[in-house]
Amino acid sequence: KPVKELTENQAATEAADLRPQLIAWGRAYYDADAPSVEDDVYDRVYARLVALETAFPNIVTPESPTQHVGGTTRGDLPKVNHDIPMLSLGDVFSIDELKEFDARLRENVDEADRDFDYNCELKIDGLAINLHYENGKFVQGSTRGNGRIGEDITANLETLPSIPKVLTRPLTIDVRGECYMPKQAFLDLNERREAEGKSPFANPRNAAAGSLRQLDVAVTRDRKLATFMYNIADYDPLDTRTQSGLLDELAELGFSTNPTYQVAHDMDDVQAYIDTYTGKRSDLAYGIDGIVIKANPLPLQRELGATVKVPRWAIAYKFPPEEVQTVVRDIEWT
Ligand SMILES: NC(=O)c1cnc(OC2CCCC2)nc1N
Repeated sequence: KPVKELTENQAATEAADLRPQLIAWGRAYYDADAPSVEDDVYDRVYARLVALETAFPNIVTPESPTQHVGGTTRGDLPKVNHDIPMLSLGDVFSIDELKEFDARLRENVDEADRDFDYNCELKIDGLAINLHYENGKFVQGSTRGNGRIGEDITANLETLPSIPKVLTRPLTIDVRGECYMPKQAFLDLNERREAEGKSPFANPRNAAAGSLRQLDVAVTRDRKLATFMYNIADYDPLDTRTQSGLLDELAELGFSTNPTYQVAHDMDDVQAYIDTYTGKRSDLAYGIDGIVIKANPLPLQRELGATVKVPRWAIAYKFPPEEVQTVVRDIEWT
C-alpha cells in the first residue's frame, strides 16, 4: 500500500519486518563473498524502509540500517569483555527527587564521611565508550554494550583526533567517557544526506552510534566525532582521590575532558549548577540531556559500589524534553 495510506502503527510494523531482512542481506553482502540477494531487490526494500521512516520519523530506531549510512555497519563486530562493568545511571526528573537521592545517600554513609562534596557534570548526549591502554599506549576501544560485554570499535576510534594514542604516563588503565557528534557536524551531515536523497539521522546520538560502527573507517574519520572522558575503571594507578581531580588528571594524561564540571558542597550549589546549565543548554556546541552529580571522594564511590546496573553514588537529573515550539501554539485563537 502507498505509504500515505498507512497509519503510523502500520508503518512501524512494516518497518520492523523490513529491518532484520535488510541487516541479514547487508551482512551477507559484506561477510560472505556472494551477496544473498540481487542488488535491485535490496535497493527496493531499502527504499521502502526509507519512505516509511521519512513519512513517520518517530518509527526510526537506532539499529535501523538507514541510520548506519555511508557503507554498511558491522552487525558482527568482535566482542570485548569489560572486567570492571561499565555502569549506566539512575535518573531523576525533579529537584525534589534529587533531594531525596541526596538524603538517602547521606543516610547510608558513616557519620564521619557524611559531609562529602558532589561533583556536578553535564550529561553529554552521546554513547559510552571504553579506552584500554597498556603501558600508556592505546590498544583497544569498545562500546558499553550491556555493561559487561561491548563491541570492539578500535579501528573507528583510532580516527578520532581527541583520543590520545600515547599517554603522558606509561599507565595500564581503562578510561570511560562519551563519544558524541557536535551539533554543527550533525546539522551539516544531515544536510549532505538530504542532498544525496538519503534519510537524515534522527539525532546526534544515533549519528554518532552509526558513525562508530562503520565498516569503512574512512567514513568514521570524516564524521567529526569527539569525546569527553569522565571515569576510570580502577583509580589506584592515579594520584587523585576525587572525581573532580580525576577529570584534571585525565586531562593531564592527554584525554579530552569537559571543563564545565564543578564541585558542589550541598544541594543549593547543585541547584545553582543545574539552573546555570539549563539556561546555557542551547548555546553549547554539543547536546546534553541532563546533569550528572557524583559523590566526589573516589574511595566513597568504591565503598558505596553499584546495584546491578547503576552506581549508588551518582544520579542523572534529566531535563524535561525540549519544547518544540510549533507555529500552532503561537497563533491567537481568540
Ligand atoms: N553522559 C555523560 O556525560 C556521563 C555519563 N556517565 C557518567 O558517569 C558514569 C560513571 C559510572 C556511572 C556513570 N558521567 C557522565 N558525565
